[in-house]
Amino acid sequence: MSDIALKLSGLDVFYGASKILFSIDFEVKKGRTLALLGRNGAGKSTTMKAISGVAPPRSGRVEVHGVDVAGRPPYAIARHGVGYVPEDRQVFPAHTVEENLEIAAKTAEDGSCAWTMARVWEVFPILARLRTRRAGLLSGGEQQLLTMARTLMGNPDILLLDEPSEGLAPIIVQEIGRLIRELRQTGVTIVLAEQNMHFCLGLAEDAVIIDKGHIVYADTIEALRADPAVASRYLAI
Ligand SMILES: Nc1ncnc2c1ncn2[C@@H]1O[C@H](COP(=O)(O)OP(=O)(O)OP(=O)(O)O)[C@@H](O)[C@H]1O
Repeated sequence: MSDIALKLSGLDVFYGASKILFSIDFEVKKGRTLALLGRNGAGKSTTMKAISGVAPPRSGRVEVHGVDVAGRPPYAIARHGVGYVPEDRQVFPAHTVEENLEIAAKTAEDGSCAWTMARVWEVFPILARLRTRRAGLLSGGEQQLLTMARTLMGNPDILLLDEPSEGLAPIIVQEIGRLIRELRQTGVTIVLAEQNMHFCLGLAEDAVIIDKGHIVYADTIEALRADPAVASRYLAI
């Protein structure tokens, strides 16, 4: 069996008449973390939306464990094992933390259930303390943690994290870094969209850079770190 968890090929995405993504190609090996880097407006979120089905591509393939899911609705892609944590932190504000997690619980494709409520309380101690609080009353950082935990309750084997640290206090950014390191130990495959390459060092093994809707670089993140000319050309650092 192939060791590729996710493979995008020739992906074109439009919003109305505007072409946003141009023949996107990259792949992520099973159990690895890939940083999808690029400046503001480069197309990171659109790529994540195209994979998760929220912004269906006009053409191209999104292969999840060898099966092309391009154009399928988001719930079907989620059922295929893809967990998507959007940039805008979607929680059910009137429900408690605990209820938000209950609503999202689902066993994995293979019937296994690594993520249970008990596991979430263990791995997310901040949420454990807030379990009876309504989600709408949480801070932005706490909502981000809840959105991540809720997605994990679906037991995905590919996790898409769209700028999870954006706009958050340094202490929560640190906590998110710790969580991603912990998640990697579970063998989940991760795509981490980020503007900030430094946040991804020590978290991701591989890196691709998107610029104006085109993939302009693909290598290991260490190779990218060793090439400051590429980083300064395409990233805001
Ligand atoms: N719903 C939409 N309708 C039209 N254009 C859009 C829409 N959403 C995004 N765009 C445009 O698509 C391009 C890519 O946006 P995208 O959100 O994918 O970038 P990004 O790399 O995630 O940036 P950011 O870090 O700011 O979120 C931008 O030019 C943006 O203005």
